[in-house]
Amino acid sequence: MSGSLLEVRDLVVRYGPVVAVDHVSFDLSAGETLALVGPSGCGKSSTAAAVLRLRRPDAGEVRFEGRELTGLDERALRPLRPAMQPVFQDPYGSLSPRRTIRDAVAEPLRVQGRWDAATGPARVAELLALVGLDEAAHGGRRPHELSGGQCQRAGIARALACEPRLLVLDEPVSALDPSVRAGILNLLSDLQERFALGYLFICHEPALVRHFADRTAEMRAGRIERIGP
Ligand SMILES: Nc1ncnc2c1ncn2[C@@H]1O[C@H](COP(=O)(O)OP(=O)(O)OP(=O)(O)O)[C@@H](O)[C@H]1O
Repeated sequence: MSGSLLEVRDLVVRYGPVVAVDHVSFDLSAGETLALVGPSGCGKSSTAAAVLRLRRPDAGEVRFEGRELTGLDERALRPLRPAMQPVFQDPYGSLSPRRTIRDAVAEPLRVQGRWDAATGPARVAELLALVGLDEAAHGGRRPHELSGGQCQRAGIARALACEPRLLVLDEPVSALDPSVRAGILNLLSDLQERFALGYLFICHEPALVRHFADRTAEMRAGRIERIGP
């Protein structure tokens, strides 16, 4: 077995006649950030969706911790899903508007049967603290009662509740005010170091990821043209 967290080989995603992802291959190690950069429509989000199996690829392989995912059905995928978590661009869109932040962070624990009435609330407070939110001040708020940056932090806390090994970050700071972007990127760096998380970081602005990524894959018209530091 190889030491890679994620191995993607010859991935193809088609929408009818449109080939959105055209034989894309890359590896990602634990604790590493690979940025996937390229212009709008080049196939970044389709690659992310196929890696997370939100969409079944038309061809190719996705191997996560040595296990081939593309052949698995939904039932076989279910126990593996918590380990691969998405973080999306729109922080408000990824959390239920009616649910408090503490409920949003508790939900994955409940769904995975890891909720314990005695220790659950303290675990939620710990997860919120990990992303710089205070349970007493923020836990009872709903997403619209938080700033964009705070809301993105809450979304990251919810992802961490799943104890992931891979985060697929699809433009995670692009919707945020430039003044709060650095804070989120610093948070992501700290969390990566602490938990050895692998990051597939999708971004259309190469300048944004230059200092953040270990390696960058440049994508154009469905293909990776260059991959390197
Ligand atoms: N559901 C869909 N049906 C048909 N075509 C689609 C669909 N989703 C994406 N496409 C097409 O696939 C190609 C790749 O789109 P994708 O969203 O993966 O690119 P992207 O690089 O993530 O773009 P952006 O940065 O704008 O999100 C584009 O030509 C797009 O129009």
